[in-house]
Amino acid sequence: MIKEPILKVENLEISFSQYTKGLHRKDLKVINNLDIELYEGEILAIVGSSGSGKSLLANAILGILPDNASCKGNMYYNGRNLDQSSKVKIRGKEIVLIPQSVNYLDPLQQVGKQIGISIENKENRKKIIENIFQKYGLQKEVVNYYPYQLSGGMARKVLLATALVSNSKVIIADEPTPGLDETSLNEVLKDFRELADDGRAILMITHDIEAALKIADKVAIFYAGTTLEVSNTEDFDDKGELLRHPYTKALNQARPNIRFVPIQGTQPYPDKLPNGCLFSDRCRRKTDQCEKGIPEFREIRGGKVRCNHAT
Ligand SMILES: Nc1ncnc2c1ncn2[C@@H]1O[C@H](COP(=O)(O)OP(=O)(O)OP(=O)(O)O)[C@@H](O)[C@H]1O
Ligand code: NI
Repeated sequence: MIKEPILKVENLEISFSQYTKGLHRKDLKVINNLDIELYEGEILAIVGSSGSGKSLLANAILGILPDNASCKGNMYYNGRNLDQSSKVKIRGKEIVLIPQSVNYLDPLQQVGKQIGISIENKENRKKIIENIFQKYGLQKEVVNYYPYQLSGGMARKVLLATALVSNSKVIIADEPTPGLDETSLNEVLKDFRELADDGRAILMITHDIEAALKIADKVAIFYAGTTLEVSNTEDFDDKGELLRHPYTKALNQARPNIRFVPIQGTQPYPDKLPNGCLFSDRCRRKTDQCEKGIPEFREIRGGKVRCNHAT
């Protein structure tokens, strides 16, 4: 039997309509040709520099994009089409978000109440909150705090706790670890792995490739609003020879404990994308063919890549 993904995003496209001088409307396309597949029991890390489209993907899945955004492409949850009304129905229940910004906490509600909402088992609510507080080193009285009374690290832990106490099948964690001390960071990574081993599916968005490699099964590399590669975590070894895309290979070489060779150039802005392959203006392997259209997403060695030259 072929395993079906619990969550699948196909050919996602997101544009923002913006008003320019003289009230002309212009559409700025920020996400194009973006695909991911997430399976039960699996952690898929999404790695990419700032502005590559990681949070927009998370927000698109939950159906919480801003009003001036338009979204095309296909999304499936458990094989069924995920339209806006089903997103509203299942978010916070079957799919939960650990948001990137701590501003997502309700400023007018005590944190214990906010966490309690995600707990289905009402009788054990208090005990479940006590346990998770103990795990992350939060004092008992913090349940009565309002968000303004929390430090950055505490607020991060509260956001994590809210998602971890839920019974959701999919957890989307958008940069869940900044501001955490080393012990809590390791605790969170361990919890994510345990939840996945229990059958949940986790999309872990992060800048921290080392943290991702510790626990993820697969890594999706985002660049200028597209997916350049999906690789297996083991492919990120010292040599990186199993990696498929020139950008992923360069990212691997830039890791401090490999060689720390930085990558030349910068990711292009959405309004100044190169023709064809979005990495072509920085790629040493570029040929004329690379300027003729975005390369197809091909399967190689159990992973996927969007590059004409990858073998
Ligand atoms: N409301 C908006 N209006 C116009 N452009 C937007 C809007 N929100 C995001 N963008 C653009 O979309 C692109 C992707 O943004 P996104 O927030 O998904 O990046 P990210 O990968 O999550 O970055 P970071 O690592 O900094 O969180 C960026 O170029 C960003 O400027
Ligand atoms: Ni983001």
